Amino acid sequence: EKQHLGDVHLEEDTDWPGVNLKVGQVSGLALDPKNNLAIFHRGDHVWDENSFDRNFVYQQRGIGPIQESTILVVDPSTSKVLKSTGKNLFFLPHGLTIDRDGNYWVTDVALHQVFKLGAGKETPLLVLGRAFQPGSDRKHFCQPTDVAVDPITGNFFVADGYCNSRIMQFSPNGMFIMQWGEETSSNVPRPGQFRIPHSLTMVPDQGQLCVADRENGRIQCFHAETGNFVKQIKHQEFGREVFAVSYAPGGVLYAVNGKPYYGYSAPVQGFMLNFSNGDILDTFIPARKNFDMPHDIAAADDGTVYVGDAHANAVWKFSPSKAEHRSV
Ligand SMILES: O=C(N[C@@H](O)C(=O)O)c1ccccc1
Repeated sequence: EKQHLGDVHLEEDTDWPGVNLKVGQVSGLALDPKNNLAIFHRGDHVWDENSFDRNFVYQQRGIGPIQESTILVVDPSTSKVLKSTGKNLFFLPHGLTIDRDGNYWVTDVALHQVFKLGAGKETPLLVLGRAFQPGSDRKHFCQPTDVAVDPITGNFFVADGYCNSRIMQFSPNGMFIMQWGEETSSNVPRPGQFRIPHSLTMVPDQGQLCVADRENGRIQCFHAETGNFVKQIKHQEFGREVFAVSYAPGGVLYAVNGKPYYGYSAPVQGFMLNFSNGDILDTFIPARKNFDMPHDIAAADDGTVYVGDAHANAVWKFSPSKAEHRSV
C-alpha cells in the first residue's frame, strides 16, 4: 500500500562512497534536473573567527579566490564526479540552489554577492550585490545565505543574511520587487523577525517559502508572493539552532539543527517533518562519521536526502527504508 507519511524511516546509505569525497567545508547542496547531486564547498578556504572584521568586511581578500573547483556534480548512486566548475570565482561559498532550467544560484558571504550561473557557462548570467561591500539597501547584501527560485513565476528570493534580517524578492532578471523581515528585538521572537535567515526552500504546491530562522531555532513559512507570515514550526528537539530546510513533493519538510549549546540537550540530527501539521515524523543521524555542523540538506523526489557538513567536510546520503513493523 502507499506508504503514508508515518511509515518512513531514513537511514544512511552506507554503500554510498560520497562520504569520502575530498572536499573542503561543505556549505551548499542541491539536486539538478537530472537528480545529480551538486556540492558547493570551500576548498582550502575556511570561515573562522578571523574571516571578517567587526563591520563584516572580509579580511582574507589578499589570498585570492578559491582556485580549485567549488562546485562538484556527482552521480547520486556512485558519487562519481561528473562535472566540476566554479574555479577562481568565490572566496566563501554559502548557498546553492538549482532551478528547474538547470541554472545554478549561489551566494558568497565574503563577496556579499548572489550569482546566477548558466549550466556550462563560466561567466555568470547575473551578479547581484557589490563585491566585498556589505550593506542593507537594495543593491547590497550582508553575508547573503541562500536563494530560492519560484518555479511558477521565476521570481527568486534571497535570504539576507548573517548581518541583515530580511528576505528579498527579485524578478527573474534581477530587478528588486520587495522585501520583508526585521531583526529579532527580544527573546520572544515575533513572526517575521529573524536571527540569521540561513536557508530557504520553496513549497510550490502551497505557494509558500520556508526559512530556517537559524538562531531562533525555528522554521518560518510565508506566502511567497506577499511575504505574509503563514506559520512557524518549532520543537524542543531542534535545540537552539535550525541550519537548513528542504521540501520535496509529497508533504515532508526536511531540516537539520545545530550541535547542542551549553544548557541545551537536543542532539545534532536530521528531521523529517509533516509539513501540514509540523509534527516530527522521524529523526536521523549518520552511521559513518558524525554530524558536526550539518549546514545544508537536499531532498530528492524519491525520498533520498543528502546532508552536507561545513565542519566535518563530508556529504552523507540517506535513503528511506520501510520502518520494520513490530510483530503483534
Ligand atoms: O556560523 C559560522 N559559520 C557557518 O555558518 C558557515 O561556515 O557557513 C561562523 C560563526 C562564527 C565564526 C565563524 C563562523
